[in-house]
Amino acid sequence: MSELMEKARILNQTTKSLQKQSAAAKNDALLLIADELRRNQDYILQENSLDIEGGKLANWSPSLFDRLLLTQERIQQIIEGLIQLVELNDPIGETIESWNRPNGLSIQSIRVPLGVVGMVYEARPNVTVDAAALCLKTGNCVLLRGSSSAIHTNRALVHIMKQALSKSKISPHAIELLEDTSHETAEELFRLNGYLDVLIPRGGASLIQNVIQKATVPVLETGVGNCHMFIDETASFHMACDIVLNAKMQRPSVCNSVETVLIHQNWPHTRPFIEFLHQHHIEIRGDEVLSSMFPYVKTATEWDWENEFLAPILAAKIVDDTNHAVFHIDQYGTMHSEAIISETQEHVDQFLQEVDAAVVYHNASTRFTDGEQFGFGAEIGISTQKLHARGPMGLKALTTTKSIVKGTGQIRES
Ligand SMILES: NC(=O)C1=CN([C@@H]2O[C@H](COP(=O)(O)OP(=O)(O)OC[C@H]3O[C@@H](n4cnc5c(N)ncnc54)[C@H](OP(=O)(O)O)[C@@H]3O)[C@@H](O)[C@H]2O)C=CC1
Ligand SMILES: N[C@@H](CCC(=O)OP(=O)(O)O)C(=O)O
Repeated sequence: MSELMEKARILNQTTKSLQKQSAAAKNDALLLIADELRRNQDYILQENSLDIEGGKLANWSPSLFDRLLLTQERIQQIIEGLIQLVELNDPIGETIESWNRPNGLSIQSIRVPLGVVGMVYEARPNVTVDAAALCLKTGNCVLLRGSSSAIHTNRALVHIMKQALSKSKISPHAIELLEDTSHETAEELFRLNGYLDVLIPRGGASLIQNVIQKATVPVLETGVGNCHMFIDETASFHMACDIVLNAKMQRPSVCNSVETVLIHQNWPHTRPFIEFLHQHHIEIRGDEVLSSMFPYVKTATEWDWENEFLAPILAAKIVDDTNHAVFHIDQYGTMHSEAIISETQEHVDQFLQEVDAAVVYHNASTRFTDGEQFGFGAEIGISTQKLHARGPMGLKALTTTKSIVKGTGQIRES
């Protein structure tokens, strides 16, 4: 039997026992994982350096290195995410609503686990732990299929998490890592109906397109983040500088960083703003107005409006008004995170209402589109689709509902 089938079968056999665990037992397991990660930091960093060395030989992009690299600080953040998850309420068993019918039936809708989650994800090792922890807390078993570029790190992390689980009431088989990282095997996973209840692809456009075309398992889709920031005519100069710098430079490689600024034609601070970005080593690719104003602003191509740079590069365009900004976002946005900086309430209301995205912001950085920042402890991905869940997906997105109907012998007559 292939590794994939064997692990899928084991996960399936583990779901029932996991679903019976109490909130306390699941929280204890998460705390044991946090402890074990803390004690094994050197081992994790050593395995991570093997992946990083492999990347140097393969000439990876800076954004891939940034995703993959672990440091003591990043391991600490992973551990803190686990502690936050422990502190959150267990959604399983929660009553969402209940009502009575005229015939005396009582109906109660409660949250239940999805079952077995299949996760195909990018080379960010924190996702290995975040996904496993979110799934455990919601009573879901998880099949982790991380990037081949992160295989040493992922093996170490899953080994450590299984060791922790072996000291808990939860079976170590609630988490399995698929070590065969070929794309062909990933595609088999997309079609594991009967073994997987949901598939969550987390990554770039090529992964998502492949999943949409080939998956037969229900998919909770994430998506790329071609995020925009509209600087309205009344925007504060200092606020615009602070927010755009943060949204572009705090972590340029991630999906919630900003890729294009749209500047209102009457904003009085365009010149010092562009100079500010240049001083902060941001490469600017502008429309014809901006590229003729500044020698260092390159002319943007169609590609620049359409794609994520995932690097210290920003596209910039002068727009007529809010309508024009919304029109540009409709054309090029990926329905991830979109922001307006403005002091004009009418424009703010129009932008927040008309822009169709998972998260829309007023006077804040798009970098907040993140499970931990939303108060969810972590996220399993950021959904840019509309069904089941949208935006950062935390514990509740990993549940479904069950209706419990209680009667006293009622039968249906019509
Ligand atoms: N909305 C969200 O939640 C998120 C969005 N993103 C977006 O993801 C992108 C970054 O991810 P990136 O580094 O490009 O990761 P990729 O999309 O290249 O890879 C993600 C995972 O999918 C696998 N994979 C890639 N292509 C295929 C395929 N055709 N068939 C089967 N498996 C495949 C990869 O395996 P292998 O590496 O082994 O080839 C990896 O495990 C950015 O665009 C970012 O915005 C990222 C994370 C979250
Ligand atoms: N959670 C992230 C954002 C979502 C994410 O995973 O993005 P990406 O780095 O593109 O995989 C963060 O802001 O830290």
